[in-house]
Amino acid sequence: MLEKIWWKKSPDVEEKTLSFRVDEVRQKIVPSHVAIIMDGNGRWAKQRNLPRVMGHREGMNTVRKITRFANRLGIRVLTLYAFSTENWKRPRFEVDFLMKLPVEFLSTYLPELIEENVRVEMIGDFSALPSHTQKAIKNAMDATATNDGLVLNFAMNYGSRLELVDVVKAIGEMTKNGEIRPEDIDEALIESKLMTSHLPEPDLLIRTSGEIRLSNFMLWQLAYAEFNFTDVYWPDFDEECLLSAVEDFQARCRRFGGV
Ligand SMILES: Cc1cc(N2CCCCCC2)n2ncc(-c3ccc(F)cc3)c2n1
Repeated sequence: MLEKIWWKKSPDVEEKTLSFRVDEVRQKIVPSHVAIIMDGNGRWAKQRNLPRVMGHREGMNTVRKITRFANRLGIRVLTLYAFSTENWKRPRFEVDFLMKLPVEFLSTYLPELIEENVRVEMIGDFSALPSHTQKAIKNAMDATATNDGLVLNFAMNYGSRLELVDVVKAIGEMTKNGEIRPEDIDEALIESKLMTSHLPEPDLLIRTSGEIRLSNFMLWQLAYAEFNFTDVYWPDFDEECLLSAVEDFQARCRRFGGV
């Protein structure tokens, strides 16, 4: 009996261990910007003989959990790949469900985000989203605009190649109207035209569910990021998973191309 008690960690022991590890992490360099490709929601549901959309809803709950914990760790920007430009190809029913998730998430958690001093932002083509989705996101961005805590940045209807095409078009216009010469075009000018121009580049990219691809996500911005690929499905990605990814990040020696 004693052996059984000893082996089974009680929740408060788990929390104490987690708190100890959080304190350790916070004393080192915490990644300023963490980007996450939240994959595996459909497979999570399939494993449980649930409809795919139940995986998306559970994934939404994970967004709240990981946002709170990222804030606790001292992460400054959390970019979450919520809907890609390619996701419009999914069945109409699933797209309609996904477009309602921001409304559900914000109607439930916006007061908590405000309380936690979180600022909601978005990258992607906002205009193509349904009006109810636009309204909920714009309301949240307006309601949290003055917050200076964690930036919760949702990539919605986002595609990196489309973003880069728009950058090239804008710079082409500047050249055509004589505002700049071709020799003025450099990395700084390109970065100033990106949707993320006001944010630090991601230090850490996490992708869940075992997929090892970027899937047209922040292709320019991730040039020097550390990558962390985990087999965990997004609905199962918890505080311990994020903490482990940050501890792994801190154990790596980033060279930025140097020796
Ligand atoms: C399309 C979509 C899908 C979505 N999933 C849950 C997370 C896993 C990935 C797919 C499904 N989540 N989760 C939260 C949002 C959201 C977006 C914008 C916003 F301002 C507030 C919340 C969301 N949006």
